[in-house]
Order: sequence, then structure tokens, then C-alpha cells
Amino acid sequence: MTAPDQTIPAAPQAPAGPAVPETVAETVAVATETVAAGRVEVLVRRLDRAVAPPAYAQPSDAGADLVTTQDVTLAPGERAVVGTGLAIALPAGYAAFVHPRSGLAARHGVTVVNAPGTVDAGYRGEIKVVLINTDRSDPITLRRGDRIAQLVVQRVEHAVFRDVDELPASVRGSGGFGSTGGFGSTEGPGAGVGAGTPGGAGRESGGVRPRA
Ligand SMILES: O=c1ccn([C@H]2C[C@H](O)[C@@H](COP(=O)(O)OP(=O)(O)OP(=O)(O)O)O2)c(=O)[nH]1
Repeated sequence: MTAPDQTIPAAPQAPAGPAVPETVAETVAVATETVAAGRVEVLVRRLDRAVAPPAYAQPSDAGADLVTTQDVTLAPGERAVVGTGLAIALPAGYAAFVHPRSGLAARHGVTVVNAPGTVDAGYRGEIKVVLINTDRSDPITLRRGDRIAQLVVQRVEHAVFRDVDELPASVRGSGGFGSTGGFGSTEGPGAGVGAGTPGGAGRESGGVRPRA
């Protein structure tokens, strides 16, 4: 494998990202080091060889930056599906989440429509970012190599969904959006979305009753 001539740095101001192992021995060494450091190894396939693997700009960052592989101009209110040039294989029990970058959001109103986008462990296609320009007057142009989003890798539980007739009581009950007050809600618990549905807010009935 030859090194790419022109790699798009994932985080230009950050220290260089992880070196890409070139041989089997290097790959094994990197994997061993990763496990020893208590980190999860994520295999990255660079569909666009000029794109570096995702990198954390700071050691304590939760998200690794993703870049766009294309120039894109978004008019006010316009959205676009943008390629990152990367595909990954996550270990079973993990997912990766495509989050907006706060700086882009605060300065330009650019965010991720489906935030956070969910990348399933079994997905092998290119990671795409669904961007939208929420600014009401200014278009924005993003250039190939610009950092547009961040990828957060997390362990996820697989639930066993058990069908029951009643749920255990809780302090919140079925009080939904806004039921704890604020934004004009003056009626307290039970006023929010969800109140009044079967088994409503403040319900006192007891434990789980399995479906007969
Ligand atoms: O921001 C995102 C979100 C998803 N994906 C990829 C990875 C994910 O595994 C796949 C499907 O995403 P999701 O399950 O969210 O989409 P869906 O609309 O529910 O599609 P599907 O029916 O294929 O699950 O698309 C991305 O590349 N970027």
C-alpha cells in the first residue's frame, strides 16, 4: 500500500492523526496498542484516498472530525447530503453518531438535519452527513477538506422489548414535553404532551403486569 500523495487532514490545527499501518505487522501492533490503551478499534476504509482517518482534535474530545469530500454551497434553508470519503466497521455492540460541529452551528447556522445521524455497526457504506443551512439570509460554501461534523463512537445496548399491559409507576408518569414547566406552561406536571393518555401522569398503580 502506498501513502496517499495529498491527504486531507481531518483536523488541520491538531497534531497529526494516527498513522495508517502499512503492513500486517504494523496493523497487529496498532491493534495491540489500542486494546492495551482501553480504546475500541474501528476499522476505517478510505474510499477517498486523500481523506485521513477521523481524528480527535484534542485528546479528551468525544467526537472525531469528519470532512466533506466535495465543495458544496448551501443557500439559506437548503440542505445537502455530503460524502466524507470514509466507511467504517464498528465492533458489535457499538454505534457511531454523526453530530454537528458547534462552531459551524453558532457562526453559520449549519447543522446536521438528522442529528445525531446513526451509523450502525453493520453499515459498510460511505458515511454521509445531511447538512442544512439554517441561516435566514446568508449562503455558506464548504470546501473539500473542511470539517463539517464529528463522529462519536459509543457502546450501545440491545434491548429486549417485553410487551406488558402496565408500566411501573414513576414520579414523572406520562407527563411529556413541557410538563415540568417553563415556556408558558403554568399548570405543572400533567400539562405537557402525553398527559391524558392511557395510564396518565401521576398514575399510582403498581408494578409491571406482563401481558396475559
Ligand atoms: O447521518 C447518517 C446517518 C446514517 N448513515 C448511514 C449509516 C446507517 O447505518 C445507515 C442507515 O441509517 P438509518 O438507520 O438512520 O436510516 P434509515 O432511514 O432508518 O434507513 P434504513 O431503513 O436503511 O435503516 O445510513 C450515514 O451515513 N449518516
